[in-house]
Amino acid sequence: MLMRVHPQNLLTAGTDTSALTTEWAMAQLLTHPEALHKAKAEVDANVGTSRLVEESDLTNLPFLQCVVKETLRLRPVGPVIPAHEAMEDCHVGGYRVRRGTMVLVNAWAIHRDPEVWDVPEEFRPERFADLATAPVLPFGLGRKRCPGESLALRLVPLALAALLQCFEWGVVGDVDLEEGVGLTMPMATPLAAVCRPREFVEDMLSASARRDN
Ligand code: HEM
Repeated sequence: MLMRVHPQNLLTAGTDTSALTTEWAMAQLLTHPEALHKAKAEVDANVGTSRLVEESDLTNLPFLQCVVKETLRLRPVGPVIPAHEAMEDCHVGGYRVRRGTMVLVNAWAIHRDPEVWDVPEEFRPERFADLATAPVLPFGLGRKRCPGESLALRLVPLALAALLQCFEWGVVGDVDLEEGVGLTMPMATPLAAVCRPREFVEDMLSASARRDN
């Protein structure tokens, strides 16, 4: 496959989206202590504290992956998939779409459809535990689907796992989960959290510095 994508496009399309999804995931966890505790316990049990979490650990962190999927459902950073043009006459969901029509897909609304999701407004990572496929499209669909999807589905859980593994987290005051406005959907009030490195982190960093010297 020939890919002609400008490196700058990859950077802009890949950085904000992944960083905002990680921020939303942390905000959701910090407002759902039981999920935070469960995700952290999973990282501790499967990775431990003698080394930093790695990409190969992700398969052993199913709950953490559910946290990311539920974050992408509830807080898709591309709430409205960028406009596409119908290349030919077609029918979508019973509607006739003429060639040349500009099509916008409201992923945000699809992800909260009460006919599909039980209590759609609630953050419940467990709902993804038994779902092989789910009617979500945080990365779009079809030919124009996000080419960075599989990278993002490694990057975001790995960053999240490292944040949970290495730090104790807390919040000052309330976390505002209001959605802001932007090309990619930010938090209206950026997440303000406090973190303290866990004891093992210093030992791990000095051991790794010794190895490098
Ligand atoms: C959580 C992270 C991410 C989300 C939610 C996301 C979501 C999306 C969405 C919804 C689209 C539009 C798809 C469409 O038009 O149908 C898109 C396009 C795109 N994404 Fe991502 N993305 C993410 C991460 C990344 C990463 C890590 C990269 C690359 C390093 C990337 C590169 C791109 C590019 C180049 C396009 C434009 C493709 C085109 O116009 O043909 N994305 N992304």
